[in-house]
Amino acid sequence: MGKRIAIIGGGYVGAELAKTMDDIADVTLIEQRSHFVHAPAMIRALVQPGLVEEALIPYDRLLKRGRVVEARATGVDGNGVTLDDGARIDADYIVVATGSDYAAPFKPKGADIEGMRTANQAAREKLVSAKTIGIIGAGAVGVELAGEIAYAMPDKKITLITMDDKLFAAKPDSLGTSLSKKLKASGVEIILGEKAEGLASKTEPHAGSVTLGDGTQRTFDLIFPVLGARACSDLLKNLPGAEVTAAERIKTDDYMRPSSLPNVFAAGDVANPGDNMTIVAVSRQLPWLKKTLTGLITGRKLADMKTYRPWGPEAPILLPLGPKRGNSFLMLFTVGDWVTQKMKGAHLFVSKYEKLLNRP
Ligand SMILES: Cc1cc2nc3c(=O)[nH]c(=O)nc-3n(C[C@H](O)[C@H](O)[C@H](O)COP(=O)(O)OP(=O)(O)OC[C@H]3O[C@@H](n4cnc5c(N)ncnc54)[C@H](O)[C@@H]3O)c2cc1C
Repeated sequence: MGKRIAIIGGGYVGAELAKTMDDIADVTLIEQRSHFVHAPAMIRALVQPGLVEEALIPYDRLLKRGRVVEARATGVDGNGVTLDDGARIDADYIVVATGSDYAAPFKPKGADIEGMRTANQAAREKLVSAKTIGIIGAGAVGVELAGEIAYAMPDKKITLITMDDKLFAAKPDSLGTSLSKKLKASGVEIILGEKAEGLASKTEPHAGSVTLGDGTQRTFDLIFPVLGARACSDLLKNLPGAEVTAAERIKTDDYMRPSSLPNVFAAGDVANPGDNMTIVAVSRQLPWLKKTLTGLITGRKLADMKTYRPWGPEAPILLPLGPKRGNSFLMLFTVGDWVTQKMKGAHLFVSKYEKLLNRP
């Protein structure tokens, strides 16, 4: 029998790691949903309804040797994983990749795949009948959402509100400035440096008002709260030595371990090794995880292997504003519409993840 690896969560970390390790180890992927959720496409799926079915990809063909167990993990220890029905998955190595939740309709907490379809449809119906849209939060999701709605539904009056003084402050000014110009040119009002208080919900799109710092009230037919992701870290919080950081993420050591258990690793949004919560960060963590787990399986010691080094401020980011426009930060430069469209805007990497999940 080969070494057993249990992976909890079949998102960007879990699905790809399971597939890459499938030839090398006895892999069990534990995932509560029947389908992979391709988050970047869930933004455009609001304005392009058919896209939701392309963004939700079944797991049934992912693994050739290993298995995908559709269940919720409720406990982790040094010997394996406990599932919600009490069953045990014993393992030599465990990777916790439970990711994060986001406001509806993007990745709502606790929603199964049917729940995600319903949330998408309900939000779309509200969007179609709304004339004024308030988007609260101008991170990548808020900015892309403003761009997608402005492109597909140019008659909507969109207002993007953020407490930050500029867009994407951690990147060179050229990125935020260029995105602002394009959004304004397509009719989006941008309010910077204002905290919107009084949101009726931080997780559901709704009609209502917010109050800005100077006391003015802004009322919208539809408000999208897009305030960032919350890590799904319940499984890790009570492990020995676990440290909870911002957005509920668990700090990991140099070998991506979230606790003093030597054979339990954590990666992706649930872990905080110093990376942002992005697929881009996952793409750096995956090769390291594969190499490290392969080393361990073949008898190497962790202390003899390379530690994980997170991205610094040079981490790339791709920000389409609809299928044709946008800006990206790549290899230390801000690039424009053409590169952003070719790299992400036109296709949103849908076929890449269909291929990962072995769909035709
Ligand atoms: C709308 C949106 C758009 C985004 N666009 C981009 C983008 O364009 N580029 C980019 O770099 N990043 C983007 N992100 C961020 C990106 O989606 C995350 O960084 C990424 O999903 C993290 O991958 P992960 O594998 O850690 O977790 P996830 O993708 O969240 O996957 C975690 C999986 O674990 C499962 N799970 C959780 N708890 C349990 C449990 N107890 N038992 C069993 N299964 C469990 C979940 O069902 C889920 O399938 C976007 C996020 C959102 C919300």
